[in-house]
Amino acid sequence: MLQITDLRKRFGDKVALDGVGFTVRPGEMFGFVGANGAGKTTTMRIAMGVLRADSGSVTWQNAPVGPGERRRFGYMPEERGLYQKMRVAEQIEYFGRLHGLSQSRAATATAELLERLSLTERRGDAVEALSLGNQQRVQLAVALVHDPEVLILDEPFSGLDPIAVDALAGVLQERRAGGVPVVFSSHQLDLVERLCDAVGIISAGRMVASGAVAELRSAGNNLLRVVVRGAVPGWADGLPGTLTTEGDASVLVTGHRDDQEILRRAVNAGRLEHFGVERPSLTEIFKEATA
Ligand SMILES: Nc1ncnc2c1ncn2[C@@H]1O[C@H](COP(=O)(O)OP(=O)(O)OP(=O)(O)O)[C@@H](O)[C@H]1O
Repeated sequence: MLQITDLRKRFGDKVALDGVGFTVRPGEMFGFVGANGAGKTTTMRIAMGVLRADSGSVTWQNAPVGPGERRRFGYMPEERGLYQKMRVAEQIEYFGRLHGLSQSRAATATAELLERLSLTERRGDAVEALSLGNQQRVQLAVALVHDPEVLILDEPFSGLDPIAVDALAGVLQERRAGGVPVVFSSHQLDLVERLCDAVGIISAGRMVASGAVAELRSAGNNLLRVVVRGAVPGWADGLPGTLTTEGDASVLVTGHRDDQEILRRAVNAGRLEHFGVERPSLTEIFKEATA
């Protein structure tokens, strides 16, 4: 189990982390979410030894994580770390060798990853000639080439098209199925909800919620969702919640208790298409936890 406990970190007067902790079990995919500047990258850098915490600990299999353990971790840093002029296959092999693989194992692992990530045809191209999405695939291959015991990925999905998202997600799911704990940060909450077993929500350097996605959803306040087509303008004036427009439908999502009044108003406003209580989405839980 990867265990991060009570991390604290200041940069001058700025408190970046104020007691951050979470655990990720083997075979668990953990989504680390939070607003810009909340402390995700700082936490991951500390876990990978790129930064030192002022206090707190990072353990793997109950032992403190040091340089030896980190060599067996796979890491995708926020700043990305590829040599732009180096060719794709050469680069992945190089990082494999850095992590202690023999030349032949590095070559075999590289060929497999190139195939798996649909990069075989680009194997001889310089990284700088690749699109952002393909560079990100190479970055993932670099993080995976030594068959890591733990994966820590800083925004691996940012800027990717849906096909590339699926390709990366598929590879991460395979590693998870092989018993690897996977931690990744993301602002794409729908993706986190879809992929992750557990999430941690960080706000201003503190964990404000964490746990299994299903548990967080069932612990949250249920919301009433009302969809009215062709609704007269202003039909929901004065009602709490959020009102959005989807095509010609007006959608109200509210935690308001007086559902009879809302029902009356919705029926009078237009064609009532949906009226039901739903569990909050991860986005709604996030908004509430970080408000
Ligand atoms: N080297 C540094 N020097 C000074 N302040 C820093 C440094 N690194 C991070 N910080 C500050 O620490 C806080 C946490 O930053 P961090 O990069 O960890 O956030 P984040 O959650 O990863 O944000 P984002 O979603 O924007 O990537 C921010 O206020 C940031 O400005």
